[in-house]
Amino acid sequence: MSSEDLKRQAAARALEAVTDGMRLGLGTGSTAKHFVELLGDRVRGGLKVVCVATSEATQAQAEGEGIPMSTLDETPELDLVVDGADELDEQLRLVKGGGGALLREKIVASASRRMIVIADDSKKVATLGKFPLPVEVNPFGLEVTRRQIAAAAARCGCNGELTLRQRDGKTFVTDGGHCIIDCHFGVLPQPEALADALVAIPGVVEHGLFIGLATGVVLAAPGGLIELGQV
Ligand SMILES: O=C(CO)[C@H](O)[C@H](O)COP(=O)(O)O
Repeated sequence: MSSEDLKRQAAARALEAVTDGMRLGLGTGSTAKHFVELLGDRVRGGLKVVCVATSEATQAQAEGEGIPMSTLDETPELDLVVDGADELDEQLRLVKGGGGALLREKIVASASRRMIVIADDSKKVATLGKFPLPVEVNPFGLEVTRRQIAAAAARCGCNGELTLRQRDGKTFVTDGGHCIIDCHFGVLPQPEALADALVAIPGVVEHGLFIGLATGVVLAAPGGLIELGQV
């Protein structure tokens, strides 16, 4: 079975948690894309939902599917967000932002009563940190912020290269107009302490550690689905 098949299976399981009248957050990335496609089928079949997207890309996809869309200003309380992740551990702590949408993803998740993460089982790790931690930063004073991130991370036992994300030979710019520094720490011994240290840095807009947000996880493995938490 291909990795896309696995992602689609996880998305289909998460769709079972969606009921008529729900206010939904729609995640970003290749796994969330499957969920939006499947949701589109259900909406065309009569399901009534209203959705908020976590990125311009997801907004465009959902509109193309004919899914009724709203904004967090119009719909500030959501029932459920379904999103992917770059890494997750047994405690449902996540690393997100590989697709660069971490800020909106976290704002939407924080507005939602539940968050179901969908992924193939390669995303489950014993210790977070193999995937470089994305940190969204203001473009002003980048070098100062980079040094402050390195110092704060070192105090939390994290050392490694910090790289400014590039795309097509240019600095990657998020939907919010910010940059992303990818932190190659290898392992995050104290994710909570690191999260607290990063948000205290003025130039840091948000970081990719999602702690205490995911309520359930659907992992698709070749042998079947694995569920963590409440799905
Ligand atoms: O955090 C994200 C985007 O900012 C994505 O959820 C994450 O990168 C997972 O993507 P994919 O499902 O393509 O592996």
